[in-house]
Amino acid sequence: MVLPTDYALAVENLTVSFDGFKAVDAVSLYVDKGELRVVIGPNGAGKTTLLDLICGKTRPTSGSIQFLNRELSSMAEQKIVRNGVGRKFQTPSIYPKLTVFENLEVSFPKGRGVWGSLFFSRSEEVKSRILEVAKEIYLDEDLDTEAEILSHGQKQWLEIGMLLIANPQLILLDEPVAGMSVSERKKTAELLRRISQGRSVVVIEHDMNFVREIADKVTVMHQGKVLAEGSMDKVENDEKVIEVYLGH
Ligand SMILES: Nc1ncnc2c1ncn2[C@@H]1O[C@H](COP(=O)(O)OP(=O)(O)OP(=O)(O)O)[C@@H](O)[C@H]1O
Repeated sequence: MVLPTDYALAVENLTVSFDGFKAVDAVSLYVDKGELRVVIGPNGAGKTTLLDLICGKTRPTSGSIQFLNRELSSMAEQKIVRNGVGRKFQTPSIYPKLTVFENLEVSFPKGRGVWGSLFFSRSEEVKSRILEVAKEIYLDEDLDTEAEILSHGQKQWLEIGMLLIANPQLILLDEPVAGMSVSERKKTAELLRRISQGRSVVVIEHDMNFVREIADKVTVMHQGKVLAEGSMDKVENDEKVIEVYLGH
């Protein structure tokens, strides 16, 4: 039996095996509300697969994933989204021909308003949420811009905004600053620090300077397992971590 936990996210003994190969192998991981956790590790360590398991894209072979004390491991992917988990993949999935406003609008969760509420107040609610999110992601002056002409970094922010619009309590991000300029990275660090307040954020990242800037705690994965965990200072001085990852 899985016991209730005080952690927002409690992953326990999680394993997925693909034709006998354990891409994630007995991983346990606990993330607090308000925490920004970064997962690092060499290629093929199982980082992306771990996020796929949490968001329901891949089903575990065994183990448990509790989020706010609800078991996610057997929940349908859409239901996991409705339970407050937002995932951003490496490649942006914005609608290029729609404007920034429209991209945020189509991401607003449907059917959340109370039945019988006036259509007017519903659309005002949507609009004010869009403006709030656009400001958070530095795109409030680009609301009428077609998404395809945004810079690479702005597209990544828009996609984060498309998650934020539903106010998820857990956000999963796969390499959010890949390909970004130095100034975009800095603004993304600020954005991620800000959005982790009051919710939980798990980020996969390779850029160690960026990890140092954003992480509350770092989990190092290697060959499907957790190799080390703790503050950035602790993991970067860990001999095992230096040997398999940082020393390369
Ligand atoms: N659906 C699948 N079927 C078979 N093998 C898979 C599947 N998904 C992932 N793998 C394997 O699992 C291992 C872990 O992959 P994963 O993408 O999770 O690593 P990663 O740590 O995210 O690496 P990277 O930093 O390169 O993105 C790899 O060896 C990969 O080939």
